[in-house]
Amino acid sequence: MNETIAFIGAGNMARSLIGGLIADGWNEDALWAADPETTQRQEAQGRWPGMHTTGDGAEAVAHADVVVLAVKPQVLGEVCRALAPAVQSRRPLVVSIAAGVRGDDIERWLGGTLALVRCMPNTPALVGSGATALVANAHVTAEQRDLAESILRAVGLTAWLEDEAQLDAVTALSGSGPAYGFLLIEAMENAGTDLGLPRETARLLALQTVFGAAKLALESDEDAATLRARVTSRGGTTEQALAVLESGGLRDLMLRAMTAARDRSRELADQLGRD
Ligand SMILES: NC(=O)C1=CN([C@@H]2O[C@H](COP(=O)(O)OP(=O)(O)OC[C@H]3O[C@@H](n4cnc5c(N)ncnc54)[C@H](OP(=O)(O)O)[C@@H]3O)[C@@H](O)[C@H]2O)C=CC1
Ligand SMILES: O=C(O)[C@@H]1CCC=N1
Repeated sequence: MNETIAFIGAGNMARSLIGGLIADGWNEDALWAADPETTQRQEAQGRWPGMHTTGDGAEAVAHADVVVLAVKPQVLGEVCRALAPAVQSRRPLVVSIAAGVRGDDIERWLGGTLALVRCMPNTPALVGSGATALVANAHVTAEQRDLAESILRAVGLTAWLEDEAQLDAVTALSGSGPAYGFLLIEAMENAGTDLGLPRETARLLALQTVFGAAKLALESDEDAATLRARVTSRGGTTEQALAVLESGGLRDLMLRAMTAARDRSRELADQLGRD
């Protein structure tokens, strides 16, 4: 028997988590999704007929052991204020997946101190390959910590943080990171096509190569630099490609990209915290 989880917001990330939980064996009957958007509810209900959907967040909260806040950061304040009476009466574990919204602000909007876990998952959760960093506030019991971890571990890897401020960097790395991977795949596919390969062949080779590199690195005791060196024959082809990427500033570009994402997360926290 699973604990009942209410997702507030049934958008992209909530559906990735719901799909991953169900694929891992979580009971559909123990899942609620609240979203004012009929099409979002229909989409979720169509995929997982055994779960509960509602347009009324308070109805979902009334059944929940865990409430997952999965709306856009910009509307989270308003959504929390509307849910505060239901949350204060039920006192579930609250899990926020929102980027750049501080725990103190969420507690304030929800009407006072609560057990709150902030976390940053990512969309590969849908296929059980998510990566989530979590941080618990002082009101979270050991049992609730285990519960939050069991939910996120069902959809991939988990890592606890001691310092909430580190979630901004996590958002820049693994929260937004799948998009960097998809961009790399797109670029490799397009370049392969430009070099004369059929598009479908280029797509499959690009996908399997990125997947294979990540799988090999995950399963190896060696670091990425060592594995990279093993592909790079002296005087060979890889050396030429890597020289172009290094001289084009790929490492600095990644640092600048992730700094921009990290800074946006901080900016959201500052802006929304004044709400
Ligand atoms: N997408 C990702 O890869 C990741 C997202 N996140 C975080 O997850 C959260 C959701 O992002 P994402 O799934 O991408 O966004 P989406 O816009 O796809 O989903 C949010 C959903 O919440 C709905 N919503 C709006 N108001 C309410 C309300 N009052 N009650 C219930 N639902 C409501 C929205 O409806 P409508 O469209 O009508 O506004 C929408 O369907 C964000 O805070 C984001 O920072 C975290 C990690 C990764
Ligand atoms: O782009 C965003 O703001 C969200 C948070 C991390 C991934 N998507």
